[in-house]
Amino acid sequence: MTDTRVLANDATPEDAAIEASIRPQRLDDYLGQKPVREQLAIYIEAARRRQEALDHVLIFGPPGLGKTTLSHVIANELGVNVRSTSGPVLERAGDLAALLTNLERGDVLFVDEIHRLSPVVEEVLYPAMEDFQIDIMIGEGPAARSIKLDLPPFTLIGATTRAGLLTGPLRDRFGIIQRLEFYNAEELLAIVRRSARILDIECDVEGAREIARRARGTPRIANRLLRRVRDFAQVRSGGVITHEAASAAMDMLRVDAEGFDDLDRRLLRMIIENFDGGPVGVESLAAALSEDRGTLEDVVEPYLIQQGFLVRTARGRMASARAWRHLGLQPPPTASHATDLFVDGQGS
Ligand SMILES: Nc1ncnc2c1ncn2[C@@H]1O[C@H](COP(=O)(O)OP(=O)(O)OP(=O)(O)O)[C@@H](O)[C@H]1O
Ligand SMILES: [Mg+2]
Repeated sequence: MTDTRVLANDATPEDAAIEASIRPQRLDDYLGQKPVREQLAIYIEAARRRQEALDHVLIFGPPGLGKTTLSHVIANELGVNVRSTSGPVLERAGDLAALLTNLERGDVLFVDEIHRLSPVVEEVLYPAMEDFQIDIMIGEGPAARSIKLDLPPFTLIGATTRAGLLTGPLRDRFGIIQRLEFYNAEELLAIVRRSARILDIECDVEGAREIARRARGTPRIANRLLRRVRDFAQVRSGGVITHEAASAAMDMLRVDAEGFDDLDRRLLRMIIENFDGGPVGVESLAAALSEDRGTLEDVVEPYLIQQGFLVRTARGRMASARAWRHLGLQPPPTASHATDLFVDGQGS
């Protein structure tokens, strides 16, 4: 089960409660993601000056990087209401129509997990996004007729961890497409310090830095580690999160110096020990680990790939030389070679 992992990317109920209090509200508090912030600041300002609805925005990236947060920040900066829903919740065309017809001019409609919209709902969305119109069916049988309804101009913000699963026509209707990247250590440090301040947690810079370093590039994980480390510091080191307290706490949580947990290490070890370092297909890997393929692809692999420990090739996954060394093993000559040839960021 991945949801018991301290490094699980998805939100636990505890996260959700805490996140509400520390979630940034304005662009200035939204740390990191500089290119995204800079571009959006301009688009938002332009839309405000023209008194128009902002173009539709698609935000994608791994869980916990700030998609939901950013959507609300955009609405706040525009000074409009935001209505939230998600792909799997919108079952029937009427569900979406009801939401759309209740929007006010310039409002944001936030659709989380937009890759999971059903085809019938998606059909309603096309004319709504393009022409601010929907077709509604009135009546049934031979007497049924469709009427066109005008909508106020609005902004659809879609969020997804799987941009690849969006249909072409839907994707094409977004004027602004932003990809969130993993945060670097400095950005996460700023996030940890901000959260510590808000939650009134005593944390020195080196303690915060250590948490940031092991947070898998993910604000949600940084915030969760901060709370777990605080518990530890309270019991073991007089309540202050120092470097030693943070290191000891995260060692105890089995989050290693690279920020990897058991599942990460199991995955790398599996490729190396059972598949000679790869390449191995993701299905075989998932089966061997008794993990869900989607979890591996969405949650586990992206960070390992970004950090250069895992390589995605046309023939499957390979452990890089770094992965061998991280596990205390001597890499074969081919492993480093593969890294040079195939490292391609997140891959496809
Ligand atoms: N840029 C940021 N600056 C500061 N804190 C952030 C930032 N992005 C995210 N966070 C923190 O991380 C938490 C998780 O972010 P959020 O819920 O927006 O992620 P998400 O991408 O929507 O995740 P999911 O894919 O699971 O829906 C937020 O509550 C917020 O506290
Ligand atoms: Mg979200």
